[in-house]
Amino acid sequence: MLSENEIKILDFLKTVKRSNSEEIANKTGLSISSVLSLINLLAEKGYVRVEKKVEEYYALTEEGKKRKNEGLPEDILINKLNGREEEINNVKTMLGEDFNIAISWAKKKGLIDIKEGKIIPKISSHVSEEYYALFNLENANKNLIEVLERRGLVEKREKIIILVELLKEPEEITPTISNITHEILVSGEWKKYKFKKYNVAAFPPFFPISKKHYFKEFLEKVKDIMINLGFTEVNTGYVEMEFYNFDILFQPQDHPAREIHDSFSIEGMGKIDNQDLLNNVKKMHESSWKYEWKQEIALRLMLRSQSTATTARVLASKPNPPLKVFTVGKVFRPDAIDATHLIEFHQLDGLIIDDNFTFRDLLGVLREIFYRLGIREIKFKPAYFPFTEPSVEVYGYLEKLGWVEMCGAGLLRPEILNAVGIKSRAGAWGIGLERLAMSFLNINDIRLLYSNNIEYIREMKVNLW
Ligand SMILES: N[C@@H](Cc1ccccc1)C(=O)O
Repeated sequence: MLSENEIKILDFLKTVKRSNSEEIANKTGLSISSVLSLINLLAEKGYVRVEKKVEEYYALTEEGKKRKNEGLPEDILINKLNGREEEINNVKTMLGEDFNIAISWAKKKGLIDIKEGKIIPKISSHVSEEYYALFNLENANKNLIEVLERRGLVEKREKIIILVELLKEPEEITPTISNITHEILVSGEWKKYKFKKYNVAAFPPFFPISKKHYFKEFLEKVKDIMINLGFTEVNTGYVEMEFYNFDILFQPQDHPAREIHDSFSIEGMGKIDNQDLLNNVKKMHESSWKYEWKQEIALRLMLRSQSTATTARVLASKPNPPLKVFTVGKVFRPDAIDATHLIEFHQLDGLIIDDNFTFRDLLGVLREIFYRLGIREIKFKPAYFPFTEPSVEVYGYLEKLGWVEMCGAGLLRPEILNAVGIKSRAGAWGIGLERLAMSFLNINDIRLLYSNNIEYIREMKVNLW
């Protein structure tokens, strides 16, 4: 059986009997590489004979290409002189590095005389034969080509030609096609063809479609939940002053409680203009913790270790209650990285400020947030955080892992609310998001959330809620 393209080639060969691969490609519109493979198939089937031949031809050198663009030096000389004689030195500056070639060829060709330091042109314009030859090497005569070769404007090259000779014509054949076009349908030509069978078991080509990273998508779903609950999103930077990460949150400067978790410090100091706020926080620390509070320590920079720092900034901004805000962002803590620990991870921190807000309200909000996150069973356990009183930890039930600690929460201490001048009550909480994501995405190594294995990332889907 012959394919449509094999028949195309045979049809062309019927008219010429002999041809070569290049010509066949030109005439049939097939690429040279498919012609080469098709003529070999045809040779195997006995339709053609294929012969390799090496052919010599001439091609322009770099110098040749330049002269083709700019003209030959002797012609330039004549055309520049334009019939006037000129001092040799002036001609030198006119022609630069081409001076010697121009003079020697112009003399050889009898285009100039040289007398008493002057160049005297015999004609006022000139175009050499060799120049025309540069445009048509294939048809140029042998002598010209020899001159061009001597002048280094062309060089001999070899190319391999595949000669093809038709041995026998195909009998009556029905070509096969794989698709129907409007034209062959309308003209009725389709009747002449056989149809290639579809291979319905073949896999289609793989098309990677761009999509969001699955963990990013998870974080966005979490934000959607908070927004649906009526919270407003707030964000602050990763580089933070200890003041917002610790001091305002009632964590003493000289107390191990400050090291409730480790943190990364950063060179340099921040700046706080609100002197009242600084004074109030100083008072809060000195009257409650009984030590000398130092502003230099509070202004030191660090990578925030909890997104409660964002909550602290909201508190310090003289907010207007009632207020419901949340933030989702990265925090940083030195740690040994393993399957359940990273040194940077995400937290969701929330804050509600309202006149009559109670601890029970807080528990209700948390229950609702976790319910929407897909955690239907939760437990509260008394806990300690420096900035809340009372404080709780929230445990959520996960099928595979059982009860898992997911959140810290509590009512903000009156010391803090006094320092920032808030008269209402306030509830706050912080939820670690990576572990939650792991349970949803069925991942047992936290590092996979940050994998750069593209195959793996493509496969992962967020299929929650
Ligand atoms: N920031 C605390 C969590 C927390 C936030 C807000 C209130 C109480 C606790 C942590 O990282 O563990």
